[in-house]
Amino acid sequence: MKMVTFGQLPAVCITAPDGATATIALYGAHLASWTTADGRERLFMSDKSPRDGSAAIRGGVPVIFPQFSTRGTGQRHGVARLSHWRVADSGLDAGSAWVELALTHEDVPPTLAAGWPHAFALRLRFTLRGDAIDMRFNVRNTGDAPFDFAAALHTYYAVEDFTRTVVEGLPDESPLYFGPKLDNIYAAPPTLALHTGAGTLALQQQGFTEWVVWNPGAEGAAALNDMADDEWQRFVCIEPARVDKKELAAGAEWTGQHSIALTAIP
Ligand SMILES: O=P(O)(O)OC[C@H]1O[C@@H](O)[C@H](O)[C@@H](O)[C@@H]1O
Repeated sequence: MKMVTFGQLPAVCITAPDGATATIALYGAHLASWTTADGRERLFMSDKSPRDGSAAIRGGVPVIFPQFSTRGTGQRHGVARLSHWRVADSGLDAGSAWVELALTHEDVPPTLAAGWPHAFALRLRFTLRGDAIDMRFNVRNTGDAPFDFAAALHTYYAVEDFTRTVVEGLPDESPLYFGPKLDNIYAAPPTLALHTGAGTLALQQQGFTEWVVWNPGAEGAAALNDMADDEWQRFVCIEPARVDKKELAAGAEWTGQHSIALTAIP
């Protein structure tokens, strides 16, 4: 593991034995880049994304916790993507490289923490193994009362050819092609296939309950000040999610896993 920067933000970079890399900004424990062994970037990052901690990063994998979108009275998509995490541990062996980041309620800026005043500990471990990356997200209730939370790993996939990008495996909508604005929530089959024009990715989740599929379309992108007008055709978001808040008892923990594996190159 080495310390690098993402814009003005401190970040860590891990490199797997096969040459695959992952760069994670400590701000948000935000996976900003994942390159497979062939050197190809697999995630989208907006050219206009903030990279200074003034606002959430637009692209990569924002960590959504403890609220999904505006489904609640708290911070939109939660506080985890707006807080500075710490590196807890890292490792390297013959087949994989990993790093784990941590955040507790004490790390959350007070103005954000006020909206959701609960004691928690988050751990997010990124593991590179072959042409795959695993994300293991663990939430622990460290307080003495139950709380409700939602979570998602809001993955922005880079796509080579937007009109030919297709997702297979979603209930009632398989195959799913992209075009106008899309913002759908699906009950989660554990595995999907995403064809991006630059390969096929197998997306897997465990512990979450839904897949959220989002692309803002031309009008939506024009309304976002951290996305260039034409960038909507460069990505699709497919997010393992626990959209509705569910209870976590005092002392209990929950784990959600997301794995992305490159299964075919054109
Ligand atoms: O602009 P934000 O806060 O990063 O959210 C982006 C999108 O995130 C998706 O997860 C939501 O389903 C969309 O409704 C939302 O627009």
